[in-house]
Amino acid sequence: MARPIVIAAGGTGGHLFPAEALAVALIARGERIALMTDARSAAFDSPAFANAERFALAGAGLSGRGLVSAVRGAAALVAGTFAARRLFKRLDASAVVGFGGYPSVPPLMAASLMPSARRPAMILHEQNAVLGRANRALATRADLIALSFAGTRSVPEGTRAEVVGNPVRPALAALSGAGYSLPDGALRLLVTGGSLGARVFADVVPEAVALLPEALRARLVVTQQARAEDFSRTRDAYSALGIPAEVSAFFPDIANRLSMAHLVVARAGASTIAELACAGRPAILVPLPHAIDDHQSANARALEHAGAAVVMPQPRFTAEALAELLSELLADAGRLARMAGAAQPLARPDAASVLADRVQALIAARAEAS
Ligand SMILES: CC(=O)N[C@H]1[C@@H](OP(=O)(O)OP(=O)(O)OC[C@H]2O[C@@H](n3ccc(=O)[nH]c3=O)[C@H](O)[C@@H]2O)O[C@H](CO)[C@@H](O)[C@@H]1O
Repeated sequence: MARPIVIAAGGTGGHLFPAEALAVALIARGERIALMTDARSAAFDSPAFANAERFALAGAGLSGRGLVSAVRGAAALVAGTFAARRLFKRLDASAVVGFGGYPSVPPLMAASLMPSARRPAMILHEQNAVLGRANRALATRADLIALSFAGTRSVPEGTRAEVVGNPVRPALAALSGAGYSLPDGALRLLVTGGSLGARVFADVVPEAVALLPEALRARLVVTQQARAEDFSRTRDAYSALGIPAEVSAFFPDIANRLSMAHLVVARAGASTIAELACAGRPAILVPLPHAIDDHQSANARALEHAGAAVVMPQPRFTAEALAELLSELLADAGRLARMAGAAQPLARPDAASVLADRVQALIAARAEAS
């Protein structure tokens, strides 16, 4: 049987969806895939991994603060690394690709501790514009650090890094180049808080919409992701305003929603940014405050610098300020179209395929050297 490529990913959609996109590309090339994840992500429902071997490593996550959780976390990391080591011996993997986050650490640590003749090629993928802590800890052990953004911060000196983009799922990559049609009738607003949703959008967006001039409000159609606990109040707020709105905790068909949107209000998670670029959609971005190393602000800046997005830091994200910006943008179809056009050059719809190329090239180079 062919040697598998291990994909090490877990945590939120921001880590799992790019992993899924790479798995789809590698499976299409006839590669065998094994997914190493944490218990929380073991149920991740994706057709891409349906035929992959899946392993949930107990204790691959670290969380909490204080000495007790630090000791527990370290013990879990050691246990997870030993479990991964046993798996690597059995699987005889040709490569391991880590997608950041703590669940990726045990498999990568285990791989790096293998004797060099049996050591799989090691690739790290960083989704954000700042190298995450897990990837930073593993960086010097990797054969390649694949980056999503040019100018990613905190990449250690002397490591081999290359910008490949952030792999997006095929339906989202397919949006690239489809164009943006100027709104004439309905103005479609998409509001999304990332894979887990964001309460602040339930607090602020309906209230801002209520403040819009009647002529704009009458044309508005809203699609808003709201956390389960915010669902009813969000839906009721739009219904009281007489605005057609679809509210859901998660839209599985997000590609379709993006393709229909004229303007997007979103957090600035890495996949959200990559997908906005692929779809070529103008956006108002509210980076998650207190994200580690403020990486969401760094992600958002890429679209902002290109002229494709307006960034509203959360302390300034009030109903009044949002209403003012929405009135300005929604009344100016030319500006929306220019923003949409500015997003497109940042798209990397081929990121999954470029990353798959690099993985296969490293495997081939290793085989040649041995
Ligand atoms: C709170 C948190 O830890 N956020 C981090 C997490 O974000 P998070 O998991 O929110 O990730 P992203 O914004 O990167 O991705 C969200 C993903 O969910 C999908 N989606 C979202 C809503 C929906 O209704 N349907 C749907 O399919 C989007 O299409 C996208 O693919 O990982 C990212 C990548 O490391 C980081 O940049 C974020 O800072």
